[in-house]
Amino acid sequence: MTVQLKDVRKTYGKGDATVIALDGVSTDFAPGSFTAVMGPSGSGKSTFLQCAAGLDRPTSGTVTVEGHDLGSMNVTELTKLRRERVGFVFQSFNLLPALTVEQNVALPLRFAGKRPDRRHLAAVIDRVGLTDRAKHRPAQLSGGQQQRVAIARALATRPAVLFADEPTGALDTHTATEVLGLMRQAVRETGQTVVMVTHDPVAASYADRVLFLADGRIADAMDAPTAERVAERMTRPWHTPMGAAA
Ligand SMILES: Nc1ncnc2c1ncn2[C@@H]1O[C@H](COP(=O)(O)OP(=O)(O)OP(=O)(O)O)[C@@H](O)[C@H]1O
Repeated sequence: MTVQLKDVRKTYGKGDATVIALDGVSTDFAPGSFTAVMGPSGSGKSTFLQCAAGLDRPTSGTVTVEGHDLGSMNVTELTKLRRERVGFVFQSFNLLPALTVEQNVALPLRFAGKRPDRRHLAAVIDRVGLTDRAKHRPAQLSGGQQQRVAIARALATRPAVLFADEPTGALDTHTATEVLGLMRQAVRETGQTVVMVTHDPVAASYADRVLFLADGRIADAMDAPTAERVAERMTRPWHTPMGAAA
């Protein structure tokens, strides 16, 4: 398994003010799988992603990435694993404005202490269709183009898993389709694992499986989702039979 979560709990605050963001989540993500994570606002989606990606530590439970238990790693080991095996894409792109497309894409390789190989960089930029924009800066690009740069940057180190938090949240429908197609392609062509938080049933339909979170638990799961079935599931209550978790 690329990523495994076992009984992951995450609480914030203390005493009466305690908020249970994740309430015992267990699931795994197979190599080359594309999973969408959905659920109402406050259900724990971002916390789930942060814990699964090693950006945040669970209060209890274990997270493993490619068999490595994140909880037993020190900060240096965790940083190395995140840099080399994990990619991130955020709703707000998070590109560095002073750097060109090419320099932004090369950044994770530089952080990982690797000399960016020109041909590899060119191939990654080509893959997201931005060869003619390689010398441009983010402000000279459309939102969709900026998100494509962010995807190229996330894939530059050839990570085992790509985590995306609302990657199409700031994009129009057409541009969102392009970005989702690129993530699908990463799964199909290079066997990368994608885990994507989204509110959009159409975006979720690009995944092989949807996990539905409610009150910090996996309340339901759906294989081979269609936008219609996902939208329909979102309108029903989350009181599902025991054992419905993925
Ligand atoms: N740093 C924090 N301190 C205290 N409570 C927090 C913190 N981060 C999240 N929470 C709480 O944990 C719960 C889950 O939050 P989370 O952001 O994971 O939900 P979400 O499903 O991603 O929501 P949204 O769809 O609105 O982004 C919420 O009740 C939230 O208020």
